[in-house]
Amino acid sequence: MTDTQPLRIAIAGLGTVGAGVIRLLGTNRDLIAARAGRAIEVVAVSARDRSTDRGVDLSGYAWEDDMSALAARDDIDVLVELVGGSDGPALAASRAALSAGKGLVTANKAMIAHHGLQLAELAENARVPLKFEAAVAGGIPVVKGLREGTSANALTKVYGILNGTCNYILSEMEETGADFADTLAEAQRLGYAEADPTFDIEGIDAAHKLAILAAIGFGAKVDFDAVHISGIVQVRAADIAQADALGFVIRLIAQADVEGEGANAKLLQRVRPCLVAKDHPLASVDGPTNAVVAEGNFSGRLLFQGAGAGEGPTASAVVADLIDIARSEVGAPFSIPVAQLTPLAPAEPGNRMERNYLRFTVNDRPGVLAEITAAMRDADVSIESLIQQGRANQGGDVLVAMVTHEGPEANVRRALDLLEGSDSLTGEPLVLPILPN
Ligand SMILES: NC(=O)c1ccc[n+]([C@@H]2O[C@H](COP(=O)([O-])OP(=O)(O)OC[C@H]3O[C@@H](n4cnc5c(N)ncnc54)[C@H](O)[C@@H]3O)[C@@H](O)[C@H]2O)c1
Ligand SMILES: N[C@@H](CCO)C(=O)O
Ligand code: NA
Repeated sequence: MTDTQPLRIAIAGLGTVGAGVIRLLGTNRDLIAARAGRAIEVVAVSARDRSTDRGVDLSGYAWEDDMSALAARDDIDVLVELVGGSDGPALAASRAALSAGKGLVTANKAMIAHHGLQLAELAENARVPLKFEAAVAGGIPVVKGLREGTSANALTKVYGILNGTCNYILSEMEETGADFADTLAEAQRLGYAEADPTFDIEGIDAAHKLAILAAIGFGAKVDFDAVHISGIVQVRAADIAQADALGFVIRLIAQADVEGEGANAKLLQRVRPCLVAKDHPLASVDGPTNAVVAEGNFSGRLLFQGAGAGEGPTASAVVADLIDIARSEVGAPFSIPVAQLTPLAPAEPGNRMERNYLRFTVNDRPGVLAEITAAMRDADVSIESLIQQGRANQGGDVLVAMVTHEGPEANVRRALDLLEGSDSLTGEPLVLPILPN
């Protein structure tokens, strides 16, 4: 293959992203060919149902029912996998492509988080490209940013907003006061949510992306199982209102950093809703927007921000990967060859110092507040401020919210353990850390 021949691709999966890639390749055909140094041509496609109207003309492409057969076709150079799912046909087709000496471009963070190291090894051994820019923060070039832009730095931390659906839900609830279920349905209608939206709202999708970013940022082996995950399902409109009164917004934050050095270095990866001060750069990230903060020892703090989901932005990232391949600009998928990535042990979160927001729903009767504050005292948790929401009805539930001074995370857990089973509490307490500025 010389560089004047087109880069021939096959697309598996013709949903939001797959159809978007076909539309983008058509609309920007000439500028893509100029930048890639050659044309990028779709040769063949595959999806579940051939007859679905996707608003794009497929008549010029061969159709394959079997995605693995598509992946191994003699007349393609690269498989573009846009099906989704960590295992199943997406993984089989991806392995088939790499084993047949084809490049692979994918938007599938679940697959890369679980099987990325194995796929990268296959790609490295076959000396073919494997690229996944669209898998992390959709259209934002953050994989490229960390692989190439900050490659001269030792990173100290990477954190940000990595799930558009959760960010849309939280900022929309903040804006409109609408309830969770209606807002989730709208996110699904707009094409932001995963096929199974529990992956979004339970923080799993953000954890997939964080595990990939942490591997690239810290030269570590991808370790999805070590991510501590909590989602946004327990966040109520009342928490958003309390946070607002205290000067914060609530965002689902994914964070990774390394503690210790050399052989003692450990990686802490967490996804959880946090209170973010209104003057923090992440507080103004609304709707399906994603943002990633990376701190390098020479670059200082960098902020990457943009659309993390949706047809156009995600297709933009997929095609940028294809342009890199057409230009022969490839390297190790995780920046460092798999054999040289460090297997960093997971760090325990308990010793970290944090300020926290705590919310309790309690019976409205004498002594309840004293019981809660006694548990705080006994666990050595210092309270900075406390709000009790006015009683709506005599004898009903009331909401008690407080913000703690900075202290060990484990102490807050201990306070909650002391309150476990108390008949003063009418629901599970919620603990949300406050993101440092
Ligand atoms: N939608 C987004 O905003 C977005 C953003 C970033 C990454 N992604 C990722 O991109 C990938 C595709 O997402 P999408 O939103 O386009 O999904 P989608 O559900 O809209 O499309 C999936 C496509 O795969 C096909 N497919 C699914 N299962 C199949 C099977 N068993 N056999 C054959 N075909 C099958 C479907 O027919 C459909 O054409 C996923 O990995 C997703 O996580 C999506
Ligand atoms: N479901 C994902 C799509 C982009 O990966 C999100 O909401 O961010
Ligand atoms: Na990206």
